[in-house]
Amino acid sequence: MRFIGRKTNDENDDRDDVQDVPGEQMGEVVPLHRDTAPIQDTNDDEAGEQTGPRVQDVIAREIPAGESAPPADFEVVDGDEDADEVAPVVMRVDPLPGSVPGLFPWDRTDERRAPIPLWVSDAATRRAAITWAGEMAKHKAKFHAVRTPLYAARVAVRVPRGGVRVLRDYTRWVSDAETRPLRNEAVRKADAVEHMKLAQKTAERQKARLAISGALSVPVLAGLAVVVFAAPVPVAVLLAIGAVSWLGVRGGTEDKPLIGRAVVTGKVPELTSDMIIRALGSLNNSLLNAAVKSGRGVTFPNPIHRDGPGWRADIDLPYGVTANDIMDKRKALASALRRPLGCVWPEPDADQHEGRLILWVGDKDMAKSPATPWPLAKAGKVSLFERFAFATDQRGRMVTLLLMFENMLIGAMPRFGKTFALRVVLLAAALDPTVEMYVYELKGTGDLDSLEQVAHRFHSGPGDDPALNATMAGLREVYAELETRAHAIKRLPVDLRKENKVTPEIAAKRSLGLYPVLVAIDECQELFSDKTHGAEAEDLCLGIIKRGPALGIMLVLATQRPDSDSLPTGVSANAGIRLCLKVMGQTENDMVLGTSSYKNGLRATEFTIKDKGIGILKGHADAHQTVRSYYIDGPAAEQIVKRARALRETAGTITGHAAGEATAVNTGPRFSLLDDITAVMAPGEDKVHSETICDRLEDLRPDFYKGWDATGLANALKPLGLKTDQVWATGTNGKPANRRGITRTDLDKARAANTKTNTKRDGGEGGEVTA
Ligand SMILES: Nc1ncnc2c1ncn2[C@@H]1O[C@H](COP(=O)(O)OP(=O)(O)OP(=O)(O)O)[C@@H](O)[C@H]1O
Repeated sequence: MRFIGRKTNDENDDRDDVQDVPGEQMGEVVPLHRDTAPIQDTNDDEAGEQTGPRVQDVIAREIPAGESAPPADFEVVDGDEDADEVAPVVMRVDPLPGSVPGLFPWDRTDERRAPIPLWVSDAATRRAAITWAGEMAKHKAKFHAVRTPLYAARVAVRVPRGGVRVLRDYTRWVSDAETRPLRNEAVRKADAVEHMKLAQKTAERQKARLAISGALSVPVLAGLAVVVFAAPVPVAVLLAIGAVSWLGVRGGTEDKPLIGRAVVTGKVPELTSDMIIRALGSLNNSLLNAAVKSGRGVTFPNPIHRDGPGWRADIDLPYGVTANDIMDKRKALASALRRPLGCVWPEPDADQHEGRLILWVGDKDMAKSPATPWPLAKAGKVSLFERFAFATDQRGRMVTLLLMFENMLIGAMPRFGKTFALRVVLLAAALDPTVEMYVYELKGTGDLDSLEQVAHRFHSGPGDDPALNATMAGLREVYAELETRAHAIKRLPVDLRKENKVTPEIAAKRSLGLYPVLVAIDECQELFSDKTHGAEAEDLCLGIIKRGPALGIMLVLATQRPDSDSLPTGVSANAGIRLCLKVMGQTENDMVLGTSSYKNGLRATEFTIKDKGIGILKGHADAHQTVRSYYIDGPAAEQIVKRARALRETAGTITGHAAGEATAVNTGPRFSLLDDITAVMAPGEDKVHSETICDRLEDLRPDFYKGWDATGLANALKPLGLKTDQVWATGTNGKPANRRGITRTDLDKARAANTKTNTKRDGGEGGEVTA
């Protein structure tokens, strides 16, 4: 029996050739493993890096009866008559060394290197360069200015010496002193002829040089006379300073320069491939060890280069070793590189394979690098529908957050920067005048007090009853808003609710009441661990965190006790964006960053005591990042809030606490707005204008309702599910008119709904407020 298969020479050795075989000639393609057809690839040695065993495929077919010869590039082999059907003829199907079969250049994932260096193209790096140049110039100017008296004293000492040296050099030149050694040599050798020749030459030179001196002395002396007697004083002074300085320099010594060095150049510690390979080899990973020992397996796809204030190395790890394996051993790696832990940042490359490691080694510990100012600190506005600057990464690059349609959880041990991080988020929200803000700070230290000026609801208190009550009231209000908003979206015309969620277009139409709402609770553990409110707070937050995002409501929680008692797992599990600053243990780490984060190398436990404001940020982009939140202290926050308030005043969005309702909400006995309205409506009165209600409410509780108008009333009633509408009723002037107001039917419905909701929670009453 005869079989045909491709010849195994190199020219016919790639897949394209296989496909050239006409269909009707192709028989069965039989992939055989090496143990079936142990053919050695003779080109293995030439294959460069590919030296390991290869799986060989085989193509073979029986020549059908009646078919004459096989194609020219097929080899005819004699099969074993006893063999089953096919005697395999082996051909190599591995790619030729250096070729990438089936991949056109445009299919490949080649990385294109930026033609313009980072310090030119990247604004942050450019700014850093400009700042550096400016500061360096300032330092040098100051350094030399302060030392001017010292330089003057040195000059005073050196000028006479300089004068003597100039005179000496001139005399040596005129007297042709440089040929004196030759003349002396001629004398020593008693070579009269040579001596005579040299002496004659010297005499000629001396004569010529004296003549030149005489000729030059006239313009020099004339110039001097002009400078002394006729030149403007500044010119004369400048020339004198120049001449004196020159003499001072001439009078100096080489080891003691006149002007000292303002900067002693610091050497940037280098990062080389040898250092990296040696460090990787010390991580106690058997695959790495074998690769390092054999000198193969760790490769660098790009040159190690400067990236921001540090070095970046892209590393292909040996087969089977992942970037996470290295991240797990960050401390050991830092030790092996002989760098502080805060300088060594290994991370995976999200665009590449699991074995690609990006190792960034900073010149300075991240905690010691100067804080970058928040780009929005001095100017600018925010739209929460777009990303805003939240932090910087190890390389000083800006890290942004898109908070809309998300919730955020911030967790850390006390004093590691939770509130500072939360403050950045809140200030950004404040700079979006459309956002209605509910801010609760349950530590009571006033860290977020600046936000009072813009917050619709605000309370700062040490986790006591008033603080918790205020927070619960806010949460209930926002929770009720979920229902209102869901209906509002449902009622929107089809063209406006294409995605059935709040869009920038919908949010901009304030009358729809679907503007963004942000609820922030700092030290939320106080609320969740409270016996009275904990369970309800969990229910409310769960509802808000799950249903809020699509409805334009965002919840941001910060806690210093991220454990299951103080942070319900349902709540933590549903937070999209997570920031974990330093925590003590794996449990807290995973509670903030998500299950198995610690196991996967995301370890906020490894931050040191210095790492204030530094944390692992997750959920804001494809890959997690180590970031430092922008540092905005109290006074800076005040300034930003002033700007935010001005923006809100222009937009007409100063409401609630910021509009002066604050004290009313926080203290005093409780009462209900809906009950008060019921009380001021006369028996049998079915419809009342808003102005009439406001007048009557003012009579009822002047301290609280004084100054309320129809718009304020509408805003206060909206969260309670009661909307004011056009009603035909008798006005304050006693004449019937069609104006904005409410009907008794709507009022009763709202009361019933609120009583039901609140009774279910804690027996509170509908529309409860405090005065
Ligand atoms: N981004 C930052 N850069 C530099 N230092 C920071 C940063 N964030 C916070 N810090 C420092 O950390 C200190 C503590 O910050 P912060 O008050 O936010 O901590 P906290 O975690 O909220 O503390 P607590 O749990 O007591 O409320 C601040 O006083 C500040 O000096």
